Amino acid sequence: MLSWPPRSKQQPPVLRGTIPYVSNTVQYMTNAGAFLDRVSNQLKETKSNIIKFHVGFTPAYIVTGSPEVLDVNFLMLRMMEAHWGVSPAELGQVPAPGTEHTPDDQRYWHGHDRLYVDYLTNRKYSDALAETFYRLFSERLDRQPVAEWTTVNLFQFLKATMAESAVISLFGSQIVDLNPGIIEAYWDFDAIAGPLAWGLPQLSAAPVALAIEARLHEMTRRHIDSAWEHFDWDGPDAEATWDPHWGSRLSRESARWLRQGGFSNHAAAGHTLATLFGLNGNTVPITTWAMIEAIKDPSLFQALREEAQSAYTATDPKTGTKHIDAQKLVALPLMQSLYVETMRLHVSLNIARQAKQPLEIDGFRVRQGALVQTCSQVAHYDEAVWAAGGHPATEFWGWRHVKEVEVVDEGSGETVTRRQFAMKARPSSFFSVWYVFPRGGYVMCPGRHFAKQEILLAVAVLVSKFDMEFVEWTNPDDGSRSDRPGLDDRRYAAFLAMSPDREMKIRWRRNW
Ligand code: HEM
Repeated sequence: MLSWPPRSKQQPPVLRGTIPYVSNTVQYMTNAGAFLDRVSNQLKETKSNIIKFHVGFTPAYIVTGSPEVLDVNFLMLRMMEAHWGVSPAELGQVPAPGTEHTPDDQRYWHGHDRLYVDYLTNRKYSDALAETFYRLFSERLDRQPVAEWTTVNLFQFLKATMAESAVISLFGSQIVDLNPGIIEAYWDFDAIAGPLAWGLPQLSAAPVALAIEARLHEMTRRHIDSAWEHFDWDGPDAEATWDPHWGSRLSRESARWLRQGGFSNHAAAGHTLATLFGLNGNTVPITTWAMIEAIKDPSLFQALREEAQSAYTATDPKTGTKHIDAQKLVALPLMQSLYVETMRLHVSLNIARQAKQPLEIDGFRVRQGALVQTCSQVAHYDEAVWAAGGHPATEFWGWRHVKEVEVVDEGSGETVTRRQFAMKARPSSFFSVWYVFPRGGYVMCPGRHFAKQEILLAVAVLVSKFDMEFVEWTNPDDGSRSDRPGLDDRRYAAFLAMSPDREMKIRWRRNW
């Protein structure tokens, strides 16, 4: 943990590298997984909570803890330049009325934060998004034949169907109708989005990466232009929870906010592009890993099915549609345990902040302007914290966060054993590591309520509708048989949830 009273130490342990300034920067950019392994090992070796390295010539630190004097805006400003495509003129424009006295580096967030709080985190809108997602995803599953075994590539299937359902829920159906191939274009972008945000020379110079980003940006621009042209702001959909042009209220209000703030349609399209990354980059790989674990373990699959079925409420007699109570679902013990356990093992985030003033962390001096990061991977694999019931922290165990408790049954008055969700430890860093900042707002992921519903709704409907059997692991590039199971794709390490690096081929049969 951090200790704030100054100690005599001046410089923390430095991450070893063969060529000063070069080796660590290059590995950080090109192989963050291996980089993080070295960081973890050296933190353990030196028994330190902080380690220093350089990104180019900028000093950077990885810490464990929660300093409160770090600038949260710098990452978003970098995103605005790298992904939104905001021009220098837009970055230097006049503040909106009422925000004239806001410090320069903070004024873009006036109003922007509120959009997320009001239209994404807010229960009414996160529930609306989840409901639309569930309907669209179920419709896509219903295109699979009933009572017939077929073979599918699990990750490929979920990348296509979950992403399309989530994109239409958040941005409307027009974005997909206007842009054939947008979902594939998104996944191409997903693979390079993290490194591109850092704008490091090797990658930003790579024409392929830039072309991938430009293609997706063109598509989101087509959507923004069309929605502005066709949407009736005085019509009944202006405050609707969903419409085909903008989709959700969040997307509509973001467009309005950006236009009122003087941002171009190009920048607004970049904002959509960045949000697509937040929307799909974590939820789809996490759902895939959860399903991989369930398919590998038929007893877990069956237990999840039983829990999921308890959340189904009614069947529409006319359409046969089964309704599910999403709030009940996300509170079920095994479902929650599966969710936490999957996130614990596969989310790898380095949350980065910039020191606004000289800092003292764990007795070491950190200069103003340095990058300070904390990585979820180190915290989430800590044996002392997470190991339980003979299951080491490195292993998936679906029941890790479930305990059996004895309660008196209200009906019979008898003592019965019930399952209860009990987190093995505090998951410090799934949705953010550092919570409250000087600007007074939360920087915790505003999509977290929707994300949990989306992931668990997807798992619930999959285990309820289908019987599934593992066939084989394959190499995603050519479909050939893999000689090993899927592992975390370390190209995503430090940026978001890590995808499986192998495809799981399964047989499945839809039952309803
Ligand atoms: C398992 C799923 C998800 C995980 C692990 C996750 C993680 C995170 C984290 C760690 C941050 C904060 C980064 C920081 O502090 O600098 C963040 C921010 C954000 N996330 Fe998520 N997220 C998930 C799903 C979603 C979903 C479904 C959405 C829906 C649109 C979303 C939208 C956003 C947005 C808009 C931000 C930026 C917030 C800001 O500007 O303050 N996320 N996410």
